[in-house]
Amino acid sequence: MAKLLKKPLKLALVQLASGADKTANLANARSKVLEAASKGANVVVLPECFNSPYGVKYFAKYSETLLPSPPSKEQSPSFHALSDMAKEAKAYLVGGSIPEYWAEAKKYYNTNLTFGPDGKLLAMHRKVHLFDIDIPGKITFRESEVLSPGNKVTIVDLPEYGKIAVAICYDVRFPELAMIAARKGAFLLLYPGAFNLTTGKLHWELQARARAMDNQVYVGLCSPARDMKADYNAWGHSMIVDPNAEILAQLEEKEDILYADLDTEKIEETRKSIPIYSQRRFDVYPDISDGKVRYEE
Ligand SMILES: NC(=O)CCC(=O)C(=O)O
Repeated sequence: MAKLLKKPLKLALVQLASGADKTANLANARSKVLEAASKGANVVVLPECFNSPYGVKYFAKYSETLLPSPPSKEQSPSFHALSDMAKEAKAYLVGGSIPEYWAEAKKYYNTNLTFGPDGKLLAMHRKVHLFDIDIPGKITFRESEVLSPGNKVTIVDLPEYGKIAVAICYDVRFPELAMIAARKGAFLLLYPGAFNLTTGKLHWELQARARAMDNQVYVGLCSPARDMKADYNAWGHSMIVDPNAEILAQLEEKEDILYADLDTEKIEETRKSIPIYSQRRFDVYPDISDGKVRYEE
């Protein structure tokens, strides 16, 4: 049977320290992406809102226009910076996320752009599940005060490796998205994300390992570095989990790059040992990947 991951792949997650200066953030991202590529990374990932502070009051201020695509450099300096980085690095680049303004609909989104090694845009994912939570005395956050949700599952074909799925942070809490992507053949689920000190401690590792365990695929969560002077303190601890739900590599809180080598045998080995993939009972419950799923915005 054909392997889901066709050839060995080095994955790099850049746990970037970002501040208020977008130009500086883009320059820092470029140097880290090139560093990862120089160490042999084939796929490099940046965190959620990698070019701005993360917070409801920053979304509009830092937003860029992405549609119609490709935008001009004035409309989206980040689009062009990411495309150039991917090309220079000769690597796939999952460009974290940036706040997007869609002028036609007058709406804001939290949006990922993924580029190929030739600098061409491969996919755009607008965060589907907005981070609206209220834990009294701990954290209240309402992305929906400014943002609108995306409407699709994003699966990206990397021709020489296979398929990956990209979603953003809070999206990881919705197993349906991960399960659909895995059942459509993704070998790796990537989530640029920025959990916080409350929910990070509770659920960051659990979510990563749960999505890997349920689906027997690789999972990568890429956080910004923690900045205790910022309004929002990211959890950090970017991690890569294997199809057996074991943590392959994990960072602390500070800026750094995380690497892992993904093995072409591991998914099939795991699925052979614990064969939940062939033991599903779609005569008892429906296959959620088989119904109405949107792949196009
Ligand atoms: N940026 C986010 O979506 C944060 C999600 C989060 O912290 C969570 O607990 O979920």
